[in-house]
Amino acid sequence: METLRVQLLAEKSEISVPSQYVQPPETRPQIEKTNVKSAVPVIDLNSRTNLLDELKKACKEWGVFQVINHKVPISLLDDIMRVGRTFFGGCEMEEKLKYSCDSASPASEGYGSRMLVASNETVLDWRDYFDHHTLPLSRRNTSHWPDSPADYRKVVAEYSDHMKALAQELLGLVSESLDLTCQCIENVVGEFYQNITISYYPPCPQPELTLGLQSHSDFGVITLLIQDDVGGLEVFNNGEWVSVNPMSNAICVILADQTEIITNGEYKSAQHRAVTNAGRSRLSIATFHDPAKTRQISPVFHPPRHRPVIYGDHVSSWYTKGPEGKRNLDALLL
Ligand SMILES: O=C(O)CCC(=O)C(=O)O
Ligand SMILES: [Fe+2]
Repeated sequence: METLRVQLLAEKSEISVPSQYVQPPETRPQIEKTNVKSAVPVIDLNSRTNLLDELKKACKEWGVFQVINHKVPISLLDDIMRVGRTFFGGCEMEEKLKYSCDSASPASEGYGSRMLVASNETVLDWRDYFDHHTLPLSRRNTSHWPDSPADYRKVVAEYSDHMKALAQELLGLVSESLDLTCQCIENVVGEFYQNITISYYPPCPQPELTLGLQSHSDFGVITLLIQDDVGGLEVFNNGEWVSVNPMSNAICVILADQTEIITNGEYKSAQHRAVTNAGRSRLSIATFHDPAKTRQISPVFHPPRHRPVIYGDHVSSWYTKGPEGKRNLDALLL
């Protein structure tokens, strides 16, 4: 079944969204909400004073934080936003469809709109995306990526290297903040499987009824996300949805399910979603770092709170049952 691109729907300038995109009342966003008391932590990676304490607090209380003074060149953040925006905003649909992903297989590389395995019950996300398989290099085939603008493939490859290095640095700090050796979490994870997903959220005529991306936690180890200045990413914290405010040049770090398992629940994966808006399209770029599908992941502390899981089994249940918040992870609790 060919999936309809959300961008085409949005361009039809209708005043209501098709029923498959309408969320049930309990998951609809509260658009007009203001005055949220809490704010997602910002961590300065240059801070040599109480970096580990701040990181520990952010990981325990939020599972999400923004980092500043990372070593990723700002020009590279600008470049990848530029090439992504050119693909979604400046390229004919016919050209984009040449890169269509295989909608029958989950997480296949390319241009897509439907994240979950097709089922009549799932409400669709108001989002189109492009997924790149970037690491290990044996999975990388840059001819699957757009070739326009001319530097698209080079920029994505360079961005992949920098994200890997930052993910390693952060997992080292996360390990140390729990009095583990710097390499501890990385040793459990093994070789990084990295995917880069550029998400494009067209303006939506009824943002109060839809979600750009439904509530979920990421199933891998650690996600690094950048977003433009539109805003729309929210995390669930202490019973309320809190916006992750766009901060230029910052990188948003999202702890994912395998980190929760490895740390034995000391650190939680962050439940998050993206809301839409009627005025402006939004672009975000998420870089996921995962174990190999065959890897067994288990807690490093005793007594374990989660049963060990073969990573690929966790991913399959996420895609077939749907994330619905964190139910697939909760199913592993002992
Ligand atoms: O677009 C965003 O801000 C969120 C993207 C996201 O959560 C994901 O791709 O897993
Ligand atoms: Fe996510």
